[in-house]
Amino acid sequence: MMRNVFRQALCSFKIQNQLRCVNFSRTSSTNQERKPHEGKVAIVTASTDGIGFSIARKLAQNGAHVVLSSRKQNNVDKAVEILKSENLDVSGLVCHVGKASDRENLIERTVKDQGGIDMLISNAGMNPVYGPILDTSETAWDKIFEINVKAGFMLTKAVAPHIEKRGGGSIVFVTSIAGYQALELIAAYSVSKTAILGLTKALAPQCAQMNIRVNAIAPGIIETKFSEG
Ligand SMILES: NC(=O)c1ccc[n+]([C@@H]2O[C@H](COP(=O)([O-])OP(=O)(O)OC[C@H]3O[C@@H](n4cnc5c(N)ncnc54)[C@H](O)[C@@H]3O)[C@@H](O)[C@H]2O)c1
Repeated sequence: MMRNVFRQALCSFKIQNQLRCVNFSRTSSTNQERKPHEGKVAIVTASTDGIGFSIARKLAQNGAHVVLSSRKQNNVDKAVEILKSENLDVSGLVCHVGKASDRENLIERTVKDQGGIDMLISNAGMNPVYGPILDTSETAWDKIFEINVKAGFMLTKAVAPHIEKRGGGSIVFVTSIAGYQALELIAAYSVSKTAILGLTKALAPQCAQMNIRVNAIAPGIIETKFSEG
């Protein structure tokens, strides 16, 4: 369903991605060369599957220690096992981004176990409803904004002082093409993704003073469980 919604939208609109994308794909030309993220610690939320898992893998291939996380321990364990079998330096923690205690644990445990944090990739996002925007219930609206917008902000608030302590780093939000052009049947989700664009711009000046870059990436349709809906 979700994938059809995206596909229809892609056919109908030519959307220009106005935000700069972070390039995770630099690779070393020799084994001796230092990898771009060597010595760095990255947290990626919702990273046991889909886009988050791919981002986690690429950051680890580029030399970072990556802390994988999502809601269920067995998913975290499986994802960590896969990336460890590729000789990548990863660990995992359960974190439902909507739970304050899980967010706090993710950050505090990472600082304790890995010595600090250099990067946050705020990837968790959800959409519980399909249909005309005026049919969206208050419960669904609150849930969408709690997970897609508020959780990313709360994680940023908690993680920024730790990144600053390391001399600076990077925060990346995962928004969507739907953030630029609301998709009719997933309009509340689309508005939450537009809010992330605003959040990225609002955070950037203050975080710049802490030597922290704040960017967002806006994927088009990517074949994942989420886009199958
Ligand atoms: N797939 C697409 O076409 C597409 C397009 C644009 C944007 N996005 C965005 O990309 C991000 C990732 O989507 P995906 O397609 O990779 O999804 P996915 O369903 O493949 O993976 C989502 C991951 O999020 C985890 N997750 C879900 N809710 C969570 C929560 N509350 N706390 C922690 N983890 C949670 C799941 O366990 C899973 O590991 C989302 O923010 C989504 O809005 C996806």
